[in-house]
Amino acid sequence: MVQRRRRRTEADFEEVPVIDFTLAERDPEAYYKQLRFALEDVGFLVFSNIPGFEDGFQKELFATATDLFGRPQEWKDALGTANSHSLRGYFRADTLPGPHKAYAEAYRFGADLPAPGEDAPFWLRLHEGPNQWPAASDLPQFREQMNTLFSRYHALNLALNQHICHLLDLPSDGLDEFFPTKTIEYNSAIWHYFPLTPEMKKAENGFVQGMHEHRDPSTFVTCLIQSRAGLQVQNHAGRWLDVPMVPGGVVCNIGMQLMKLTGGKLVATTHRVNTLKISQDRFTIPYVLSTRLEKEIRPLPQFASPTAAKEHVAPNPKIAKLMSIPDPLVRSGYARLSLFPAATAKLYPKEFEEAHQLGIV
Ligand SMILES: O=C(O)CCC(=O)C(=O)O
Ligand SMILES: [Fe+2]
Repeated sequence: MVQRRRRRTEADFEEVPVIDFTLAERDPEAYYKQLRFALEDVGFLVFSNIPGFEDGFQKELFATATDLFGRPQEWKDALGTANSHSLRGYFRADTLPGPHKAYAEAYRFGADLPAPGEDAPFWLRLHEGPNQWPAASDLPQFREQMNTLFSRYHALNLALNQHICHLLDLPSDGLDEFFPTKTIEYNSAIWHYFPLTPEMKKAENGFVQGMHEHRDPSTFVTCLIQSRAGLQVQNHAGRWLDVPMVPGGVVCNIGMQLMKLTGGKLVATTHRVNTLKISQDRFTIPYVLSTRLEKEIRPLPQFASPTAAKEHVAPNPKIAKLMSIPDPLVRSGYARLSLFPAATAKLYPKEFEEAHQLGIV
């Protein structure tokens, strides 16, 4: 018991590690040592030198994002998530009342699949549907650039899954059964966080909300490129640490489903975006390779022992309620509802109210 307590204290962290991705080939021993600490104790890291994610490529994407969000409000609203039951397209987060108000706007994407019919269950309608692409005459490069990014993110996720298998002593295809085989399903968005204004500076507690604090709920791994810093993670002592800005870097973090699968061996860490850190427009593009919605995630037998599981920090009652929903499909729907309350309150009023009654949103 004493030993466990000591180990947990030692495994706290004061900074988010930066790991050179090319070490995986050049010096696997050093790579996996760093990766183990990052994924088992921090839950977050920034990779540098991932082929295909060079600074120049990322800058082109952020230039396109600047064009996209610089368009007139009516143009953006015409591509709004309010048109899309799978919540693809544009939305604003700064006009929301209450705790979800955030100084940001965003544009959401997922696998381009036909919309299921109106009679389909809400979780499926939230999950599947076509993207809303701006007219090519308005933003000629946009679609191709985004699809290039998505295919690079996909390849990165396949590589990372293998690295995680190596860390966990699983066969290299040990995570494959959790992902769809016929389609590549993902969730992504371009986020635009507004810069700090004098009004926001009046904030108390050193925090102005770019994105509320959360752990990524229904995911294995989240990858993200950022144009500048602003993301913060909470260490085990509860202190907020800045995720460093690494040119050409990709931020990666563990989601709660992978934490569950590994009995807590890999940690999903609480994070948020703090606008107090954002002096100029900040753009990010997170990407999550979706797991099979219908697949219930349980700890793998080798991680099922309670002594292997690390206790987690910063328990959040809303997330605890969400995770206690037994049906994985319904849970995925509520997870999506709670992440995008502005749009889902309008598109799915009945389910939104149910989630509210359950204390999830
Ligand atoms: O944009 C960011 O920096 C954070 C995004 C994030 O946490 C998320 O999409 O889950
Ligand atoms: Fe997140």
